[in-house]
Amino acid sequence: MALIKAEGLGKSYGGRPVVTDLSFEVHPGSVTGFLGPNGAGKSTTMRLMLGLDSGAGSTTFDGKPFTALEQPMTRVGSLLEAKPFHPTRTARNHLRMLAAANRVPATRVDEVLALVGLTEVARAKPKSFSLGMGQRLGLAASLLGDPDTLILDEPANGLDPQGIQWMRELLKHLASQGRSVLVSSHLLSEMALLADELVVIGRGRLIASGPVGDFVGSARQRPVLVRSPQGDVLAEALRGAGADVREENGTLVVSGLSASRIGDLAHERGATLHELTPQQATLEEAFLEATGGAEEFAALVPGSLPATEGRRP
Ligand SMILES: Nc1ncnc2c1ncn2[C@@H]1O[C@H](COP(=O)(O)OP(=O)(O)OP(=O)(O)O)[C@@H](O)[C@H]1O
Repeated sequence: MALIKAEGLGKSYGGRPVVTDLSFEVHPGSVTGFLGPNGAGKSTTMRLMLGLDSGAGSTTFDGKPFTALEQPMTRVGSLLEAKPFHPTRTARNHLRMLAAANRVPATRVDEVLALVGLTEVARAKPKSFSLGMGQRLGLAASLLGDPDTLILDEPANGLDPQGIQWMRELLKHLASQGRSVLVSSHLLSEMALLADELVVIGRGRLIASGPVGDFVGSARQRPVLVRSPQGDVLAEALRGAGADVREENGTLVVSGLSASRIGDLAHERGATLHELTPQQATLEEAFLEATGGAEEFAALVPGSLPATEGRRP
C-alpha cells in the first residue's frame, strides 16, 4: 500500500503563485482530508500530484512519480473536478472502455457500478445524470483498477445527505483495507467526521498537517462547565486561584484552570459538584484559530466567528 509524498509543490498562473512550496504525506490505512477554502489551491495541487499540470516539486507513490507507474489505474485512482464523460455513451460502456484501455477485466465494471450504487442506471447516459450521480460514476471510474491510492477532489459535491453519509462510509472502508485516501473538501463539518489526518492549506501554502486529534487538540484550552449547589463559594475560590469565571443559567463557565484543579478546589472548599465538563474545541474552532480567523477562511464556517465569541460552549 502506497505512501504518497508530495515535496515542494509549486504552481503559478500568469506570474501569480497559487501553490507555494507545499510538502505533505498521505499515509496508507487512513483518510487524509485536504482542507482549504475555495481557491486555496486544492485542485491545482491534486493535478500537480498526478502530473496533469506542470509545476515545481514532485510527488511519489511508494517512491515513484505517477508517470513512472506501470498500469497506473491499478495503483492510483483519481476523481478530479472535470468529468470526462461522453454524454451519449452509457455509464456501463464508459467504464468498459476505460477498463479495456487499462487492461482491467470487464467483469470489474459491474462490480464498481454496484459499489457506487449505479447498477440500476448502468444503461443510462451520463447526460441524464444529476451532479451526485456523475460523482458516483467518477468514483466508479477511479475504483476500476482496484487501486491502493485514491485522490478525490470534492467527491461529496452534489450528493444529498444520505449520499454524503454513504460516501463517508465507503471511503473509511476503503482506507481500513490499507489504502491511502486523499480527499479534498471545503466542508469542515464533513471532514471532522471523515478524516483521520488533515492537510490544511490557505492561499496555496501549508497551514497544518497531521492527525485530526492533534490539530483540534492544539487549539487553545476551552472552558470547563461547573455546576454546584455552593456555586458562589466555589466561584470565589476559583477566582482566587486565577480563573476567569462567568455564570450562565446556574452554570459556572470557568477558563484558565484544568478540570482536575477545579475538582481539587471544590473538595477543599467542601463544595459538592453536580457537573464538571471540560469543553472540546471543534475542528472549526481549531481551523479558525490556526488561520487567525482571516476573512477568507471565515467564509468556510458560516456564522462561526461571531457565534464562537461568548457562546455557551
Ligand atoms: N487554469 C487556470 N488559469 C488561471 N488560474 C487558475 C487556473 N486554475 C486555477 N487557477 C487559480 O488558482 C487558484 C487555486 O485554484 P484551485 O482550483 O486549485 O483551488 P481550490 O482550492 O481547488 O478551490 P475550490 O475549492 O474552489 O475548488 C485560484 O485562484 C484559481 O482561480
